Amino acid sequence: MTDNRARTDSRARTEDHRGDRAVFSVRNLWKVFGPRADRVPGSAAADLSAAELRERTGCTAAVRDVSFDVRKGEVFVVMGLSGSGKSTLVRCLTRLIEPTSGSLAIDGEDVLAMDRARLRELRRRRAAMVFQHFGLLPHRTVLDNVAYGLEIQGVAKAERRARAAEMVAKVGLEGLEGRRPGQLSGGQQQRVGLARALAVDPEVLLFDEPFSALDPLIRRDMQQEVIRLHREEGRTMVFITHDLSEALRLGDRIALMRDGRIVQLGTPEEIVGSPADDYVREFVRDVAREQVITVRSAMRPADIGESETGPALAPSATVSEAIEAVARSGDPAARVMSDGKLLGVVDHEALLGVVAGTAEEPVGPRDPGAPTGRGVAA
Ligand SMILES: Nc1ncnc2c1ncn2[C@@H]1O[C@H](COP(=O)(O)OP(=O)(O)OP(=O)(O)O)[C@@H](O)[C@H]1O
Repeated sequence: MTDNRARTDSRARTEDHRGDRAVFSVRNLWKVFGPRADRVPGSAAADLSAAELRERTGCTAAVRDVSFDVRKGEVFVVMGLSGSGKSTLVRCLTRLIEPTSGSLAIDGEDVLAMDRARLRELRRRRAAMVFQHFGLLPHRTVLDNVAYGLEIQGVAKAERRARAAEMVAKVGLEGLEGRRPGQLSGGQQQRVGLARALAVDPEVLLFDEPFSALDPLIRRDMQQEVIRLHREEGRTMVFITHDLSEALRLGDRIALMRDGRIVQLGTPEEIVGSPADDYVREFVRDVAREQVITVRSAMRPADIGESETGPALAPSATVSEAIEAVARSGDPAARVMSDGKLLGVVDHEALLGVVAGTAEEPVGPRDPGAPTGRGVAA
């Protein structure tokens, strides 16, 4: 529950701050591995299944014709099963892997046209990566590990240590500055990795399955940490995971990948409430819908007399929160309010309909007019 609220708040903040400006703009991006890879995009072979393509050409299309924007201030999750192309896609964003074709821009600047110096700057300052294996330097202290990125940038020692100390405190490692990575738990090491990425104050943080090596409780802790940091800073984040619950907990929007394609791009609510196809439906089958669907989607217009009573909820409140509020107050319905205005009501029937998965109209897009669905740019 606490989790959920944190996520909802984080989203509300994101909506306030992002202004829909794209940080990364990706259009028709392909990454094909194998011989004469550049011949695959746009050819007849491009439509073959992964197995057929491999058989006929010896190539693997890890990313196939993918288009999307990462909006300023959002947590953009790339989710999919192992081998679906998540890591390749995110590595293409800073050309750690060179895309085969397509276009790619950061803040309107063409990433594919960048020279080596500009690329280095992109990776060091503008889009910092936090890896699953934390890549810490074993002989350096926590503080020096965190300061490392600043050291590479040539920041003077006193300044980088001061900034590193600030980041160490920010990720909750105060008091451990003098330890070496080997003297820390996995979760603490991951926090050091996170602090190091934050220290360079990048516009975007890219996370490549950062928590998958951690045990479930520590993983939960780290997810909370990311949510907290995001809430405090509103920094744009791209987060790779193969774990649906992690994606739903963290993501403002989720791109669900399968065989190199984005099969659906939408809010957690859209993905759970209106899966684009049977694959997505199967993927989200076991999700507790009431923890994802908001009252904005479940509400109906108020009848006469309903505007006066019942607990008031924000449109971003989850159905699960509404159930709790209605149970506590004893009213037949909750009111959905925004800026003192009544938007609608959610009654028992609607709330139970969501839980049972029988709600009539699943979920409309959160911002009307925003495109969702198959590989669509946002
Ligand atoms: N250097 C490479 N050469 C050839 N094929 C590759 C290479 N890197 C990745 N692939 C293939 O591209 C596809 C996508 O791989 P990728 O690592 O991006 O998937 P992923 O979704 O991140 O998987 P995981 O969750 O297991 O990390 C896979 O079929 C993989 O085998």
